[in-house]
Amino acid sequence: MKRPLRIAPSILSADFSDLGQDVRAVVADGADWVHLDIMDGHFVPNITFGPPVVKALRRHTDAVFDCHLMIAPADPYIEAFADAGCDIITVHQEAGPHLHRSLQTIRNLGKKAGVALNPATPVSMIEHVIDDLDLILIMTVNPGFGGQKFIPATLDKIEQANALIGDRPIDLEVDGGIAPDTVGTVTKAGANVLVAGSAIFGKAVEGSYRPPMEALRAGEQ
Ligand SMILES: O=C(CO)[C@H](O)[C@H](O)COP(=O)(O)O
Repeated sequence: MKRPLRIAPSILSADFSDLGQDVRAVVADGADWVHLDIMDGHFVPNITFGPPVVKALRRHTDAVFDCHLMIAPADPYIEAFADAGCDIITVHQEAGPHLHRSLQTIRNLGKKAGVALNPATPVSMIEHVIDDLDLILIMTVNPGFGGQKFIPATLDKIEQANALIGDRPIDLEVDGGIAPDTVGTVTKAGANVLVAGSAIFGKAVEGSYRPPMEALRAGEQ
């Protein structure tokens, strides 16, 4: 079963002084989801924003908010992010000892549950929670910053995650260094949700994000 291709602009590369405007613009220009990067300066070496900003952005669009929690611990904050308006909540496998509990917490709040794997973490770590997942996020760079180079060794992991998913209704997302020149290999390996920051927000054409998003879609294999 082929999963639909989705473009999820990462607002890490948006204009932080006017995030509402940038979120409205990418959605108007054809984004499928909006990817929100939540960083705590502890799990990753960068700090972004928390539930109040998610709640403020929620007023700007009904688009799916795909919330990537790069925080540890994550469990104490899951409910706050759910209340703020996240639709998909993704926690890192590496962020805590009780992944199954975290995923159950997310689903019990009526949200879709995702798990993210850092480049060094094997796909086998999530075999036993596969039926508790709505999304797998394979990090294709080390999390923390936009504009990094895609790590080719992650391609094997995308293929492994795709095989693990099989016919289950689970989205397979990739994040980091996703651009027209890397879309072909990641989609061929099975990815269907493309998170991109610099390849969208850094590539507007006359103020429109439509051309860079179309360039990503055109690279699908
Ligand atoms: O999660 C992230 C970093 O941790 C970002 O979503 C990701 O790096 C996107 O940036 P770019 O497309 O510029 O690589």
